[in-house]
Amino acid sequence: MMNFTQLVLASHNAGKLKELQAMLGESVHLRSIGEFSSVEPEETGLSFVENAILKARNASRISGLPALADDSGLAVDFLGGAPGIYSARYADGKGDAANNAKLLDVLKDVPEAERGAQFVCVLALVRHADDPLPILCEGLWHGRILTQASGEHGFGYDPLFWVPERECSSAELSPSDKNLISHRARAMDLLRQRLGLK
Ligand SMILES: O=c1nc[nH]c2c1ncn2[C@H]1C[C@H](O)[C@@H](COP(=O)(O)OP(=O)(O)OP(=O)(O)O)O1
Ligand SMILES: [Mg+2]
Repeated sequence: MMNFTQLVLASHNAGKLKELQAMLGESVHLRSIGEFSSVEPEETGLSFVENAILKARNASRISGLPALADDSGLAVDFLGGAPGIYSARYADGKGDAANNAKLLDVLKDVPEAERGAQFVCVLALVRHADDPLPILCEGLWHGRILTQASGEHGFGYDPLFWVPERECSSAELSPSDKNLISHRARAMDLLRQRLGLK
């Protein structure tokens, strides 16, 4: 079985690094790609899988280490799955607050019953930059889009995401609770199984 004590995380998102490191525990040290380069690769894929593989290969090439990438986003039913892979770029790169404001505005007349959404996370692990067999794991988290932001934890769209099983927004969950039930937690669970880490 593969044994990774050091992995580079192909992400410039500090929220992801924190969550993924907490899920992996101390046996694996996740190093940020930011230690090696500040240049972000263009996410040219049309799916989470393609973008996750592209980011993992790029990070492995730059660092010389095995690389883990997380491509994730929010798929809103009423919008046919948008913003999806474009979640980070929804408001043209103006950041989380602008993305959230745009989503609230687009959905402002949509009734509660039609506000279903899922967070999606695809993790891709490559042993080296040209690895022909990346490990891919997917996690989904079903919820609803709120009509106003609520909560201070997490990052991205967390303040807008209602978690039915906890009756609060995902930004109102403690970080450790979010890490038990999120899309990222589900994908990481599968990855840990694949790597024989549990
Ligand atoms: O748990 C989450 N809670 C709230 N929002 C989330 C979550 N997970 C993904 N998201 C949002 C943030 C961003 O708008 C997009 C990910 O975009 P995505 O390209 O995968 O990540 P990113 O550009 O922030 O960092 P990077 O590509 O360097 O890993 O979905
Ligand atoms: Mg990105």
